Amino acid sequence: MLHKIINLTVRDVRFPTSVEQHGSDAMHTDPDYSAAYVVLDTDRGLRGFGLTFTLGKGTEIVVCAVEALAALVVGKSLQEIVSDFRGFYRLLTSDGQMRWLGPEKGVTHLATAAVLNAVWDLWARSEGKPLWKLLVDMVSHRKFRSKVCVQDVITISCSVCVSSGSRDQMQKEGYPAYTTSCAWLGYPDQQLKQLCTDALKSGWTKFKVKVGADLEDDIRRCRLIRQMIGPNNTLMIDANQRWDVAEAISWVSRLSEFKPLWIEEPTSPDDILGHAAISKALAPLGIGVATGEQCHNRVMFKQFLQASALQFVQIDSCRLGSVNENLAVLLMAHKFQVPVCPHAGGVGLCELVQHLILFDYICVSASLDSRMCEYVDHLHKHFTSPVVIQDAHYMPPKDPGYSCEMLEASVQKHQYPEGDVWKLHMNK
Ligand SMILES: C[C@H](O)[C@@H](O)[C@@H](O)[C@H](O)C(=O)O
Ligand SMILES: [Mg+2]
Repeated sequence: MLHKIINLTVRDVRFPTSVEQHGSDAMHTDPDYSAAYVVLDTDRGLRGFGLTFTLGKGTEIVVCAVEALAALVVGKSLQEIVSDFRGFYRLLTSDGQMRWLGPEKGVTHLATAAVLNAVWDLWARSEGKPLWKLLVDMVSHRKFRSKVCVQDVITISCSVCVSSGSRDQMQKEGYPAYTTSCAWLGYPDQQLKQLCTDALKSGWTKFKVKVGADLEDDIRRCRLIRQMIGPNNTLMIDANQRWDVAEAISWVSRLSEFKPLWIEEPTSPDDILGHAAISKALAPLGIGVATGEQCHNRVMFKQFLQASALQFVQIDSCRLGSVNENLAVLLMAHKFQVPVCPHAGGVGLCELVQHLILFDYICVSASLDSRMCEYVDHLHKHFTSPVVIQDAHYMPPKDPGYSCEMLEASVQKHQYPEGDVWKLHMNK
């Protein structure tokens, strides 16, 4: 445990996913999946790897923010950090000069996530366990309260951490997943059909379709997918914040014939009461509201839950302040009995969030009812411990850590702007 952190490096790693429209939606029409990629070196040679997900040019700003936080981490030992993790979380989020940029939102919060993800990775590696198991063991050994929880959560954690889902079941069957990879907005119908055919063959039963730019296109695409997947498989739709409240209600009502389970991010992610109004209007149609990938922090989630403004909580491993803040949201969702269906549409997000949802099942919710974790099939080959999907389920990771170490060769190739991939791209 006495691993002293002696260095932090952060690199701007970008993948040109926009070229083939992977990841495209109604608001992000040219997304290059990217990461501010953090490595922590310790005096005893152990390293921690972390990242936060961003898109293209935005990465350079996040990288600057991580550099600004580095001095708060370098020089500390892992022991010092985890024995007062709450204090360390506050140190990062409450710096007297930097908190003005947030607090706990936007670029500084994404940077906090990147740094803390690397600390959690380091901790799990130092214990020789995958992160989900580190968390599960902590709860079973009751170390949880003193070490991890954010103050506001301590009280509820004591009362809700009584559930227990079967670890064995997860090891055998895995955690149910849905796929977004068949129907990004920029894919032509032919591609959509082909991908959907392939996905059905591989055992996928839950599909998310991007909507929101053009109603006639949405009707055609949803009809196509619904016809292909049949009435019994699950369809979700995602508008990535494209509409105002009234427009969201009328647009989704027009798509209701395709029986989507949820409409995701129908409007501004900050409009809690707007989401509540949409939830209320769509409930009679049997359509829920899902959101979270751009929900700033646990305080916003608290209000979404209090206002009955969402029916599916989409935690994000890189938007919130790492495991610390995500645990708070898992516990609150459990208290309000709202299912958690994590967001994972980005580079590295599947690798990270699988750990959190396994913990949620084993220690918090103990339920798979209306629950599933997003999966996108891009870029996993760049990770040293990529996700394992079997029969549309996430199989629990076995390697020690938080699964977000990238292959050094991939990092070098994709580093912006000097990596070979970008040199080639710019010369085109
Ligand atoms: C730009 C990204 O691909 C988003 O479209 C993606 O995160 C999406 O909202 C999702 O739910 O996966
Ligand atoms: Mg989404």
